[in-house]
Amino acid sequence: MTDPKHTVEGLSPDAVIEQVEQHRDIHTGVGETLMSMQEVTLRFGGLTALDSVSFDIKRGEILGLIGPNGAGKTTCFNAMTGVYRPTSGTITFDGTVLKRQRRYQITRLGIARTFQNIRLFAEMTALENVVVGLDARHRTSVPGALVRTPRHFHEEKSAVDQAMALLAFVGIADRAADKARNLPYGYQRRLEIARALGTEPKLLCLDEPAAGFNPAEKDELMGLIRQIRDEGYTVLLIEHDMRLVMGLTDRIVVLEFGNKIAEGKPEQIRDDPAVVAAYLGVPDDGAA
Ligand SMILES: Nc1ncnc2c1ncn2[C@@H]1O[C@H](COP(=O)(O)OP(=O)(O)OP(=O)(O)O)[C@@H](O)[C@H]1O
Repeated sequence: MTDPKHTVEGLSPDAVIEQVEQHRDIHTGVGETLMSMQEVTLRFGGLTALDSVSFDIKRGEILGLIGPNGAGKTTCFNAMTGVYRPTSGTITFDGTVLKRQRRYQITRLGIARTFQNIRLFAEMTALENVVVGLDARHRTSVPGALVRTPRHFHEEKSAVDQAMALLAFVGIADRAADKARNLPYGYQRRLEIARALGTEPKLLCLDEPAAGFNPAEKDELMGLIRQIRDEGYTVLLIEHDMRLVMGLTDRIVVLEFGNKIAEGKPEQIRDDPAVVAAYLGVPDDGAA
């Protein structure tokens, strides 16, 4: 069972997990395809950022998306989350072909992401940042909220409880009342993850979540991401740190200059000559 870093008064570790899990169908269809990229090409003017890229993300896995700078990793995220529309090719998520959905619609479909450069509401507290993410699911009408109907009170209270549970789950409940901008950098990264989890994603996309972390912080983050996977989430991870990627992911897709050059389990990727060459610029020179 999970061991949240900080418990909250009145909220046992089991209750934290219950809150984190409560609205989701977890562990359903593990191993089935959740998202499928089929020959996705994305051009910016004359530059081909993704060139006929195909791969699947399976339910319940941590998939690593790696490649040298400029390989197309973030563009891939952006195509999946509705920031850019592919020039050609198809992206299917949980049975829905992504076409002209707006970003909020993609969030409702069940895709959440964090950003390379942290994006939080700096003047809001940590708790408020998570509650805002939960709000999208609530059913109170605007008039209901204005006259503060019983349903509105109930939803407000359960949103706060669930946001606290999420903060406890990622290990930062002790700073729930602090403004986001006053949190240490590592806490801000965890807060982004809590906020993304608050949207109850079927797919959680993490863009370099360990950037700027020291080795001990990276180890803790690896533990958290494993825990997230073990709670039944599917995770897509962009990360440059090879130790973290190799130690954490179930499978890896490697991009180089917008092309997929390899796909497989970490041990296969580590020894793949094309991957070694992509990272070192020379073949077979001991990538590790
Ligand atoms: N909005 C844009 N307009 C023009 N070119 C872009 C845009 N976004 C990305 N690119 C280009 O597309 C290519 C792929 O960029 P992308 O950011 O996806 O790479 P990346 O693998 O995420 O790199 P990094 O590891 O450095 O973050 C790069 O050559 C980049 O300059």
